[in-house]
Amino acid sequence: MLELQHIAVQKNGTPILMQVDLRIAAQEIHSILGRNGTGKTTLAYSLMGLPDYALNAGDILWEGRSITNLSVAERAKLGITLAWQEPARFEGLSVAEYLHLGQQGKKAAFSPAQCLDQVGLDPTAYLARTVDATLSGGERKRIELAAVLAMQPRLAILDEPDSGIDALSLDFIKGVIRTLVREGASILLITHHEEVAAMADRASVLCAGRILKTGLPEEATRLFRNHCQPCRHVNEPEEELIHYV
Ligand SMILES: Nc1ncnc2c1ncn2[C@@H]1O[C@H](COP(=O)(O)OP(=O)(O)OP(=O)(O)O)[C@@H](O)[C@H]1O
Repeated sequence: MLELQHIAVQKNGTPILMQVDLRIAAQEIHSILGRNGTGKTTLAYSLMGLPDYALNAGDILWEGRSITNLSVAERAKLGITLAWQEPARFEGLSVAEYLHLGQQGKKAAFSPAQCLDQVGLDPTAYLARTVDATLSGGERKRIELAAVLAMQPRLAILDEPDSGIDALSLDFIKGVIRTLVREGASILLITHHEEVAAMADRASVLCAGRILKTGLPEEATRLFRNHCQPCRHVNEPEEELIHYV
């Protein structure tokens, strides 16, 4: 479905991602583990095609065809969706309007009310609310995830969908991820929660913009726990780990 071939991204001349190779199959959940500043969000933005995150090298293939030069809108048309950290761009819309936005021209599987239900927000209380600062951080995160569900993506890039979400509500996040997969989506899941990462079919560990390992989630988590978390040289991968993949 998706293949990253040796991609590299630089910012102000500094390499942020280096020789990243990644394959995500149809309906696969692939989680990305990495300490702060390893390049996870950069990977997400490059994949979505944000203009400031163009590749310096490598290629992104979607169903075997290069999408490296496609715009965000063109990638969105293919079914690639990014859950933005903050739905700031939609300030002022009602939650109902915001959830409808991604459904235009589509035969949607879930209504906006059903999407809110799935993230644990009561539609009668939230559909008429405005997307603005009166929503709490956790509510905004959930509404963002509801918007991803409403869009029926083929690839959902979820950048820390669980940040700022309390432990009880994590079940809603996990439920939405399962629903997305059941409806046919593949998921790139960036998370710091081991419990959420464990849902993945495969996981990759990122350090200083390189993939140290891709494997089963328990293998990747073990490497992350044993080598990355205690590492004193944050974002300086040990030479032997670089060849661990
Ligand atoms: N526009 C930019 N200019 C310069 N450096 C940048 C820019 N964007 C990102 N970086 C740097 O690239 C590195 C990777 O950033 P990124 O946001 O991708 O990390 P991350 O793994 O998502 O981190 P976190 O877990 O903290 O969200 C960081 O060192 C960051 O400071």
